[in-house]
Amino acid sequence: MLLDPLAAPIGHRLLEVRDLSVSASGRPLVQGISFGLCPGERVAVVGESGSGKTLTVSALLGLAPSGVQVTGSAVFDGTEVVGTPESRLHRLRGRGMALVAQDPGTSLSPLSRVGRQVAEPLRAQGLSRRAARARALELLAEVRLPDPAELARRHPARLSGGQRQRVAIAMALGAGPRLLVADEPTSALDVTVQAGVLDVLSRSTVERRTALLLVTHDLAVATQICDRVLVLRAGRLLADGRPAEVFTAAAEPYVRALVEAARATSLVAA
Ligand SMILES: Nc1ncnc2c1ncn2[C@@H]1O[C@H](COP(=O)(O)OP(=O)(O)OP(=O)(O)O)[C@@H](O)[C@H]1O
Repeated sequence: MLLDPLAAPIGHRLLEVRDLSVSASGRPLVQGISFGLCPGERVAVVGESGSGKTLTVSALLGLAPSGVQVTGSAVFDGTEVVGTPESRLHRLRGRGMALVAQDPGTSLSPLSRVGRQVAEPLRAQGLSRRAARARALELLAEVRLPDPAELARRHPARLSGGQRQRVAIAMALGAGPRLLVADEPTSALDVTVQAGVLDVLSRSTVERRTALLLVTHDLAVATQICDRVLVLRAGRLLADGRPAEVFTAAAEPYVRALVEAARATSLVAA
């Protein structure tokens, strides 16, 4: 477990989710999910398509789509997210919790140069123009982008998908969040660049002791990167434990089916 005993007194939870439910027009989509997350902890959220992974993480970020109702509680670092107005949540995001979305296009503007986009939130934190620019180049190097100074001058359209996602990770990390939520951060990318981006995400969060909530279809990734895994089925939390324990031969049929599907996919890929 990647917990820092000094930073995290026993029992201290960075995020405490209790009885979180999401519904649309009275139809339950996520039902009564409860779990906690400690500082620096790395938790994967897995489950078949439509099981409620995205709705769960967006609800606890206060980013649930309009038209759905969220009930229950998600307390981040002492602040209740559910029912809290956007104006207050805005302050929680960035330095508190940051999101790396599936498609980096949603976090990057096509109109502005990469370096400027990474530097902008740093300026908002009070860094001078020169310091923000220097820090932006450091961040681009941290996510292992080659020649950060040259790349910073480009517009996002002149980057590959993998490079764009690395920039989105650099932007999310720049604010120094205590929790990074990544929703299928590599599913829009070519298979050959997925591992590199996940490696960057994993290493950067370990080095900074940033907690990670990672939505993934890939059970191997969940096992390699995370301390814990939450399994969702039809909007309910079915299992919560260490990957090795959750994905055992003795797992209940739904989890076994997920494991078998993952094995079949890796055989096809191999
Ligand atoms: N805005 C919405 N309004 C109504 N129903 C929704 C909305 N968003 C999602 N749903 C439904 O809620 C359920 C859970 O969706 P969610 O996107 O959380 O699944 P998921 O596990 O992330 O799936 P995937 O792996 O395919 O991304 C699905 O049945 C979906 O159709």
